[in-house]
Amino acid sequence: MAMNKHTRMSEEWERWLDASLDKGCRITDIVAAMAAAHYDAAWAEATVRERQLQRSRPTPEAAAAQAGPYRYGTPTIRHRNNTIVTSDRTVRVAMRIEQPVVAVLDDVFSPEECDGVVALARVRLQPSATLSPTTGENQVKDHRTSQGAFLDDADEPLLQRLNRRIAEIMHQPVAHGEALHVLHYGVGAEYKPHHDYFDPANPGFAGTLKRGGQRVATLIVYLNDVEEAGDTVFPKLALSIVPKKGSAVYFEYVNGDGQLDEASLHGGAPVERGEKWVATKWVRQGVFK
Ligand SMILES: O=C(O)CCC(=O)C(=O)O
Ligand SMILES: [Fe+2]
Repeated sequence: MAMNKHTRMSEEWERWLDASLDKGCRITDIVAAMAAAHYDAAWAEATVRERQLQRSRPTPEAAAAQAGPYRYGTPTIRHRNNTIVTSDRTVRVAMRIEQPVVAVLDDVFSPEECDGVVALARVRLQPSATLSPTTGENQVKDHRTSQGAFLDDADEPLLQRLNRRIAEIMHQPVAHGEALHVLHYGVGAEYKPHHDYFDPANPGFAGTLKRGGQRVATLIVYLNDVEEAGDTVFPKLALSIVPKKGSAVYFEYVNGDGQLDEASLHGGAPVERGEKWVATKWVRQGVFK
């Protein structure tokens, strides 16, 4: 005889659900655990998704602060000077925009440091995945036809040195940064225009937003000279940055009210000749866990 399936949740289960979502558990795993406890699977999935959506909605006060066009304040980066001095290297500002905040920086990594990062990444490359906005799962999609690797070895001296320098350039604590992420593009590979922040309207991002909050700024360091094309493009600014070994592009896109700057839309244009290597640092509002 078929057992009746539960379609109502006890307070205890509600607390368990919130704790699971806090931990960033995948919806499929949560639903599987509920089904094993005799919840109706379809009902469980709808309930979990609704709860996730509810939790991601801003409070009325936050929603009011976030309304309206993006309000530009003082940039986090000190890019109004010609140089940014760090503890081990002086970086030159080659170009700056105020709205949105974008800066092109020279001499961020030495040529040897670029080669060292490529060597660390080469053995770990995987086809690039992106987070699904709906389910929060990692997925490989054709809008990102590159290969990537997170360099998360905390004991590697080169990474320690570069992570500290990057934090000083970005004027952010080291602990707010995700691990350095390296991308490799062959001929024809590209990364279609996107925002680096997570759109809070997408329930699939709730899990990653728990890990230090929203992304607020990005530094993309070019690890080689690309023979032809492969620019970093900002379609809303009609701006295109040609990769140059050791140089970087910086941009920021979240202000103190939590507004998100849509003008930060950017992508990696297809490489036409040669190959392209970049190292990206994404920085969060809080400590990245
Ligand atoms: O390769 C590029 O120029 C863009 C990379 C990028 O958008 C990213 O790493 O977030
Ligand atoms: Fe990006």
